[in-house]
Amino acid sequence: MIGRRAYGTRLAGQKFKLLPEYKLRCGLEIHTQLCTANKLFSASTNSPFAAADKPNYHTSYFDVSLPGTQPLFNHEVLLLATKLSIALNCDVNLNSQFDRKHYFYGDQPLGYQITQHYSPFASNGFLRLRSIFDDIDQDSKIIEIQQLQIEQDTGKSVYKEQDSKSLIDFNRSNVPLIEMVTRPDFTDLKQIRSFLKKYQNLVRHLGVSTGDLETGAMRVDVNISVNDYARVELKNLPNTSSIFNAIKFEYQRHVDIIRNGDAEETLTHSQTRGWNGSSTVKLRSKETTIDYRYMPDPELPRITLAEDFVPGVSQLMPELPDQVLERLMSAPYSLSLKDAKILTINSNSHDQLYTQHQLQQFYLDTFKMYQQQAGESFNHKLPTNWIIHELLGNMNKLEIYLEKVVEILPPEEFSNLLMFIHEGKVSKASAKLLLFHILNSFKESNFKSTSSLDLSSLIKEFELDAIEVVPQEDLRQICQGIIDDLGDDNMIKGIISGKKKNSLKYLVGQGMRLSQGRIKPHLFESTFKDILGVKW
Ligand SMILES: Nc1ncnc2c1ncn2[C@@H]1O[C@H](COP(=O)(O)OP(=O)(O)OP(=O)(O)O)[C@@H](O)[C@H]1O
Ligand SMILES: [Mg+2]
Ligand SMILES: [Mg+2]
Repeated sequence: MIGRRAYGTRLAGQKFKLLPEYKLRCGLEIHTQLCTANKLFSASTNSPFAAADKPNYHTSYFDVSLPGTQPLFNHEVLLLATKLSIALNCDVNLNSQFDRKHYFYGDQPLGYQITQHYSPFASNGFLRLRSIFDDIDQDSKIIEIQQLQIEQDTGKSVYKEQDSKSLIDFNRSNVPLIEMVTRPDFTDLKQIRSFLKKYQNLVRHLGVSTGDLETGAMRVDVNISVNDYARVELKNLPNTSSIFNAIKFEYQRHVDIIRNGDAEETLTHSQTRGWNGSSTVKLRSKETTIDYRYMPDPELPRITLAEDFVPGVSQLMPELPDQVLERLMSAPYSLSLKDAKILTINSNSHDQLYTQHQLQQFYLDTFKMYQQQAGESFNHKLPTNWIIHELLGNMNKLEIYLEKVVEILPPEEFSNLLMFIHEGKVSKASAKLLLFHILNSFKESNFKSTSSLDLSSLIKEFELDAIEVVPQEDLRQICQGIIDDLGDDNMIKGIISGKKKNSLKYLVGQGMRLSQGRIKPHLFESTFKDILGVKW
């Protein structure tokens, strides 16, 4: 019965849904390139992206597997691997070991990859997803981490179809990788999506990797099984949309097979499949599994860590992203989750005008100064609105880097601006004009402002200050003008009779607009009431 309807989920445009009688299980293997200065087993510079550099530029004899060369372990890797292991609550192995995983491919001329098979760097960790921070349906979900192993990346094959040649770029060869393997704990797509985001943000936050999927700095393999049949491993998933489209496709494929009664035949052996953009395709099955003939690498000594190494690195750990979010969402900052994420979640896009770290620091410094200046009466929303919304809006509009903003408006100056608003010395509208003007003219001067910023005189110069005392005659004239221009007798009658009390606000709004917010609304309100003889 359900069968016929559920088959429909395959139709294009229909929303994908997991069916309760077909239970999904998923485990992830994530490869992350570490951003060390040098490569894993050689002194070559670690710069894996040939697009920015010449191919085969960052290579040594060892990276191209010249016979007779030997690996030399780069200890810098230990610090990054340990930081990540601690953040993922893993037990770091004080005595880990490198192994050779044999297979031949053009981009791996050594004939084996150096990895950690028998005795990985760290194991038995977990990452907790929580519904308040991560978009999941459960209150809390623990994803267990099976292990973290250090291994070397391979070279990169480049296929030239026109002359059926394939070229190899060894810039990526021997770049340090961490392979992180989770247990098959994922039971829906939201958990996978938020885990990937959280893991990506974590490696960026720790400065361990750029975490970019587009460049291949982070690569995700997905293992899936349905109703405890054999797992299928999905590889070659270059971006988020292929990851999720491949999972959806593969889930539906399993469901169809089970429904058709073919599962015993088809789903009892594990296999590896790739993604071609619209469907998953078989790469190899259990029967053709490569025998990697793992063996300890005799050229590399064991990694033996001193007892106090891990506790030492723990002391160097920054506050983790969830803790930062929690802190920003409680007093005195009281940010919404959305705003707190703007200050903490690293997007890493290349046209970004600031890093999260810079923005968070600017916010915290400004907040502190404003709080000191305003004392008891400080309003936690002011720094939020004026930094996260107004300032970022202007930076995007004018394409100004935060580094530049800080030159003209350092936290103490920004806090002065907040105080002018706080004390009602300038209206919001005037402050917006002022902020735009300051940034725009700084940009127009090619970021070479000659004199230091003097907010008070700018406010005077542009007549942006709130007008405390307005001659009654002037005020009456403005208000009468607004009533005449309106030409809406019904509204006026409604205001006078009290039937349309809200319309008075409209008139006040017109006054605010005309005076660009410099005249206080209560002055308009009393004058309108006076002119119209309002009794209520
Ligand atoms: N029944 C299952 N359903 C879904 N995923 C599973 C299941 N059993 C294991 N997995 C997942 O399969 C992955 C196994 O990865 P692991 O690196 O240990 O081995 P591998 O894939 O055989 O090796 P390689 O690194 O050579 O690809 C893990 O992410 C694990 O969670
Ligand atoms: Mg695998
Ligand atoms: Mg693996």
